[in-house]
Amino acid sequence: MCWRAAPKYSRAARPALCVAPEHVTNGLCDVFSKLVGCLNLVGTESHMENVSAPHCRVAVNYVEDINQFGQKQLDSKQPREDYKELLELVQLFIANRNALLSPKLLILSNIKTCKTQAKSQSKSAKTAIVMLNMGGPQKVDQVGDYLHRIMTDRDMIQLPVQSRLGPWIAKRRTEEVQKKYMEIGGGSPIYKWTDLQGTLLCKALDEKLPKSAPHKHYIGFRYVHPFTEEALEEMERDGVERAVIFSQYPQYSCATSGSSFNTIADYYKNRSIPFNIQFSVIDRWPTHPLLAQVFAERIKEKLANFAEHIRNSVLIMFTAHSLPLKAVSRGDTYPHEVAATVAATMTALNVPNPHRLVWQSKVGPLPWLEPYTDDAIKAYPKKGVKNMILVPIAFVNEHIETLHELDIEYCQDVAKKAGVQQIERAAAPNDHPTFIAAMADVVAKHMEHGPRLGQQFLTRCPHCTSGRCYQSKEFFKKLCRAEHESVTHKVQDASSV
Ligand SMILES: C=CC1=C(C)c2cc3[nH]c(cc4nc(cc5[nH]c(cc1n2)c(C)c5CCC(=O)O)C(CCC(=O)O)=C4C)c(C)c3C=C
Ligand SMILES: [Fe+2]
Repeated sequence: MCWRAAPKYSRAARPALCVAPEHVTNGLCDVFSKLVGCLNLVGTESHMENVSAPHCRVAVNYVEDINQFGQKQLDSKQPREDYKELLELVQLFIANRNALLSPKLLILSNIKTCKTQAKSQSKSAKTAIVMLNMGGPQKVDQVGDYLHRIMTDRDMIQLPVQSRLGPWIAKRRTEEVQKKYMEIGGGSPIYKWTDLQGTLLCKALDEKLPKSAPHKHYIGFRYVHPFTEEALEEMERDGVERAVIFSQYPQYSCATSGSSFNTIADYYKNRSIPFNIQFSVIDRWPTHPLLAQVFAERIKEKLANFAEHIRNSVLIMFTAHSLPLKAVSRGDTYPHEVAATVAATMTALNVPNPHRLVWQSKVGPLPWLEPYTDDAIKAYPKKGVKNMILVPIAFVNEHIETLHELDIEYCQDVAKKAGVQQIERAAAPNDHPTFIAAMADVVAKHMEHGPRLGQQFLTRCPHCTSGRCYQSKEFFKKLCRAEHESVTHKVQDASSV
């Protein structure tokens, strides 16, 4: 199809179009490529003129055909990305004729994306805030692909014969993980929270920094849609002047943040770097005072649930996703950055309570960072400590490990069996106003004072042997035009990954 030749729509994985009615395939491809060509007119004065242009009127005439084709795709249970895109485009160009599209198809075609796209076009974003995170499956049928992507990511995990073993483990794990997502409502809430945080963040930035407004957030997930590559594509299409790449992991790990940054480096391997955009990077922010403040406020909300006479002795148990000991020995900074967030939170909290940092969510048989959260919950009642609060400290929104592992497995099952008297779980930062203020302050200070790229980011782990990591850091120096001395420690042998 000729619309696959248009720049945005040239994803390699797109399957061939096979069941479209003749006139749809022949006529609409032309309309489609014209619509793509006119995308940046949406929201401008010429948009209305454009809407009455012949090719847009043709699109209106084809609405019924699009409906029929989309319906067939729906019935065959293989909704097609290119048709969703086409529907979005037609909606954008003939917004007042939305009613012509069937309601079912409108939902499929992701009206929300369409609306934000139209809105963003009309406010012509000047500054992009690219929010990097791992993401989570929004529906249970995405779990298999999600696990496959995690288990084949060599930044996340290094397995022998990974290209075979990774998919095998992912497949074996899928049913069990799907069950867990079903128990928390059918999917991960990471997208919902990230999108809300992004909207509120940009609103705050528009007020704080009118010179760089309008700010627009772009969500770049590592393992599910919207992918990091899609965020970059969209941002470039919007013609932004500045892009702040903002890791949503406050603490840096080569497995999480590092993997997202390497994905950006990979994306630009076969593309020219858009040097008309001024790029900069926020790779970590573990001790920001407002981040510590929001964790402290989340803890106070739960401390209030304990009887006054025991409140000061409740154990505050900070819990973070564990890391393989191999990664710790390589020099990954995540464990000490998590500990730094814990210390800053305890200072902000200013209470006499005892606290500990424990680790959860180990995957596979190899040794990971301990003590494990469930073991600690079991051990403390035997030592006379029977009241505790679990505080997820290494992720900024609710996810499967708070909603399932902590709330269902640990607070209900493990704690009950272990003889815990009262256990509470502090909420994640989510949309807490202090958290939005924290994000806005992190970004605003970064935009005003830099650095565009930190020395900490450029410095590799003492025992890193990943050629991929070396190349990625060299790329970011170029992308951010950061003229630091090379501190990325060349690998002797780039093949020794
Ligand atoms: C924020 C810290 C995290 C680190 C460090 C981390 C490392 C890490 N994770 C895996 C494997 C899996 N992680 C999975 C889910 C998952 N991981 C994190 C965070 C970190 N992971 C979060 C927030 C989530 C949940 C996302 C959600 O959907 O809500 C999964 C999938 C779930 C499962 O199978 O249990 C896997 C697999 C490895 C190997 C690793 C190594 C450094
Ligand atoms: Fe994980």
